[in-house]
Amino acid sequence: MTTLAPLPYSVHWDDTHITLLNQQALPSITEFIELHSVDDVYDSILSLKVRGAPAIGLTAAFGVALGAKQETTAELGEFKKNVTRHIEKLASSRPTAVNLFWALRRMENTLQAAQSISTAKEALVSEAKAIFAEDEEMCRKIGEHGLSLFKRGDSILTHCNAGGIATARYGTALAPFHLAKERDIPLKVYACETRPVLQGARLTAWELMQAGVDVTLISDNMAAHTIHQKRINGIIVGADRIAANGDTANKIGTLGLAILAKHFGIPFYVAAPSSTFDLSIESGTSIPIEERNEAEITFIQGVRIAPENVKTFNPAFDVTPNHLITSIITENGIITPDFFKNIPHFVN
Ligand SMILES: CSC[C@H]1O[C@H](OP(=O)(O)O)[C@H](O)[C@@H]1O
Repeated sequence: MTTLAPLPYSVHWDDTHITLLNQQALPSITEFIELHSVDDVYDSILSLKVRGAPAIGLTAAFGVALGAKQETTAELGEFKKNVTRHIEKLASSRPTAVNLFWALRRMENTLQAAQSISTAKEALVSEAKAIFAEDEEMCRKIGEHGLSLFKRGDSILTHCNAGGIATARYGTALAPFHLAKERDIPLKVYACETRPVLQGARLTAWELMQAGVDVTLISDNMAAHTIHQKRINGIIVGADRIAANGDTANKIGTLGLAILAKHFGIPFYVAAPSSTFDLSIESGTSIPIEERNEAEITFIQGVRIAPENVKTFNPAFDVTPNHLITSIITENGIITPDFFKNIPHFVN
């Protein structure tokens, strides 16, 4: 098995608390914070101190385990009710990334299967650790499959941050680049800054430079010109929720890049683990799109950049229709159209 260059971890279970890389402080400050309660976990997800679909699910799972460990009741029924309340609280943090609900459902199932409080507490910690380990392995495999789509010297454009800090490790859309670096395969990455929260500028540029990957930062409005001038060979992005027909919700701005890919005749890849698929919905029209605080648009790092009381619209995601997607890279292989028919063969 190939071992990748050491990457920063986003979340770590420390038995009495959770240690989190504060992604809101990057790139200027590399800060690890301790979460000591379910409320701390909820706040860290809502405020994007931890973000990225898989990382949100992992952190919520550890949050449930932490909340369970802190329960003092001796009555199993009351214990289960209290922990279910923790699960419901964490489920209300952000609506779009299905990985959150996938992880919480596994924790609820583990909770309900427990026959005693002590075994429940142990089982919940074990389940959260298992979810973490599975995500790490899924992302490594996504890197392997994704890398098979690129050739030496390719220039690939990406959006937002679907990297190691958005997952247990390695990332999804960025996993192929970490693997390519490990194998001395020269690839160039063009990272869109990704307004308004700037995950591309603050996180992807930081993560890839840390790993020694050739990365060039552009502003979002430079994408079309860059694709043309720099002869971009393809686009790869992560995902927050993929419907049964392959329609994909991802960071706002992704749809525009998919349209550009079609216009310029280059492939548009989505990279995501099985935990990002929501087969309960037929198409992207059913994916809830999170709308976030207006301050994310009217301020940059505390500096006002728009008039007071200006009207704003701040959707955190958009949905790319399946016909604009060349293929979906999963840990089980590369899914090609017809997605509705093919997805069930790759997603357990
Ligand atoms: C592997 S991360 C997937 C996905 O999550 C990010 O959203 P956010 O930063 O708001 O949590 C972005 O859409 C990534 O592509």
